Amino acid sequence: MKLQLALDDIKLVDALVLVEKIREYIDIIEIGSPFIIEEGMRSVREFRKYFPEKYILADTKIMDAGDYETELTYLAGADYCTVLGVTDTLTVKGCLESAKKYGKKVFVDMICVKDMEKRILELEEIGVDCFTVHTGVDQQAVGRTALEDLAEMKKVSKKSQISVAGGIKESTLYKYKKVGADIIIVGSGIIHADDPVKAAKAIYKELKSK
Ligand SMILES: O=C([C@H](O)CO)[C@H](O)[C@H](O)COP(=O)(O)O
Repeated sequence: MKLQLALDDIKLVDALVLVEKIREYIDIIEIGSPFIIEEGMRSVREFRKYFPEKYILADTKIMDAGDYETELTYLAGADYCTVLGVTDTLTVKGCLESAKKYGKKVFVDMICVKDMEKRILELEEIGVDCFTVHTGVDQQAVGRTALEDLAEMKKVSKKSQISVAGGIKESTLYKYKKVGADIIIVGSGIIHADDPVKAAKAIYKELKSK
């Protein structure tokens, strides 16, 4: 299992300093949606410059102009970007074409998708092979978790890479590990932990243990 660190509500300089401290515990650096709104693709370029060995995901949550917006992230140095599963299939196809052109990947974020099974099958049919199961911050605030959706994703998809996000922290990690995913995404569970270095190290160790 890989660990993806989601950088959301953190300033660029603070984020660079933090990632340097926990460099050895992170597999994928996610430039989160709020971070992109604040700093733009400059943030992807900066992380690409200072962390050349890491995978970088730009959490763009694309909803339209799939081909063009996806290309912007790859040109900035991202290995992955994200498109929303609720959008038109044409948009997802545009993202896939761009990913193919650049030899990169796009994750389809399934936040707010009502019929998971139907949408997973439709998207796999057009060539999607990376999904994110995601319970958003606003949904977390009313007590939802990503566990049920993750179980459903695992049941339906037999060939895609699966990542999962939604308030995962050191104390709840075991539940997600039990259901299984290729990538565990942790944001506030590390960046807002009392000791982010300790939290990242503990989460990483747990993910890499059998
Ligand atoms: O995608 C995210 C969210 O929609 C804010 O942009 C977060 O990166 C994702 O949920 C992971 O963060 P945590 O929930 O804080 O672990």
